[in-house]
Amino acid sequence: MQSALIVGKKICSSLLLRNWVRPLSAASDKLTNVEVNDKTGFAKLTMNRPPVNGLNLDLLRDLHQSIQDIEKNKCRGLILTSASNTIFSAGLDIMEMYKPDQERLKQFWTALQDVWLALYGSAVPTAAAINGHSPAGGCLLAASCEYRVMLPKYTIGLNETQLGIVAPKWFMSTFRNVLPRRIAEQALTQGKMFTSDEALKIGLVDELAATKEEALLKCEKFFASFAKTDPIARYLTKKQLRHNDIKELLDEKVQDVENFVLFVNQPSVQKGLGLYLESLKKKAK
Ligand SMILES: CCCCCCCCCCC/C=C/C(=O)SCCNC(=O)CCNC(=O)[C@H](O)C(C)(C)COP(=O)(O)OP(=O)(O)OC[C@H]1O[C@@H](n2cnc3c(N)ncnc32)[C@H](O)[C@@H]1OP(=O)(O)O
Repeated sequence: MQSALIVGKKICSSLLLRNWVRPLSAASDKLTNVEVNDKTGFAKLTMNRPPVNGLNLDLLRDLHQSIQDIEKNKCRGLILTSASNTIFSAGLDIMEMYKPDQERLKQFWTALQDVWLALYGSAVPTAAAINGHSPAGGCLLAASCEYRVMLPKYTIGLNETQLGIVAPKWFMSTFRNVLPRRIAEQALTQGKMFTSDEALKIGLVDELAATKEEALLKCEKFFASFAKTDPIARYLTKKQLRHNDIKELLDEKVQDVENFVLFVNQPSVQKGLGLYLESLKKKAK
């Protein structure tokens, strides 16, 4: 595992502290970083895979581990954000799907399912401080949280149809959990990317913030709104509301991996992914 965990002493007993500390790798290797505020108990989970936080197998596994750690240590809130100044996450790393190793491809999709199940179903209150562009898988992560604060002048959305890809059912359920059904249907079928202002207007994000610091504070304010609620009652309510979406994936988890593998291996999909990668690289030149 390549994540680093920094824990405030006041919240965690020495036993917990021992549980939390995982071997730290060299700073340049860290893919996620968790910092817990010792006064509030809020954890900041930062994705750190330059240049664009492309969700590859390693980052996904790291994210999963970090979410589980935050959960186990009974933090009072989880804020997902990015170390980049302009990108929250570019979504799935297309390199994982282009000319893939078949075994790794399965592991990759399973890892994405696991991150979604952990984040969408988290007992800990969750929020995303979206400090950059957030297409596709990036949007999925943000939308899986309970609250979103976004910085201005970026874009967010599930753009799969624009790439000739069909978003799986659980991507769509996540959107439907946040957006009115008709808006979700239009956005998903069009593969629309929304500007920050548009995202606020349709309710894809809850607030805008001028800076990352302000976004983090607004996420913390959201968590503070639960101060007078019972954490168990809060979680059971969330759990029931999200139960069907989660059950649907759990019931079809293996089949979903098979569908993904079949889909990605279609020659037409491989051709499309290759062309898309090329266009991204040309753009970078
Ligand atoms: C019947 C049902 C069956 C179901 C079967 C399942 C079907 C599969 C479902 C799959 C769902 C897919 C989800 C996804 O997340 S796909 C990924 C979608 N992401 C995107 O489209 C974003 C692409 N990137 C961008 O738009 C821009 O890069 C971005 C706005 C994020 C940043 O722009 P910026 O100008 O800052 O940076 P560059 O474009 O120059 O990029 C820098 C380098 O990063 C590379 N890059 C960018 N994005 C990706 C990516 N997603 N994967 C891999 N690599 C990426 C880019 O090429 C540059 O690389 P180089 O430096 O080498 O040139």
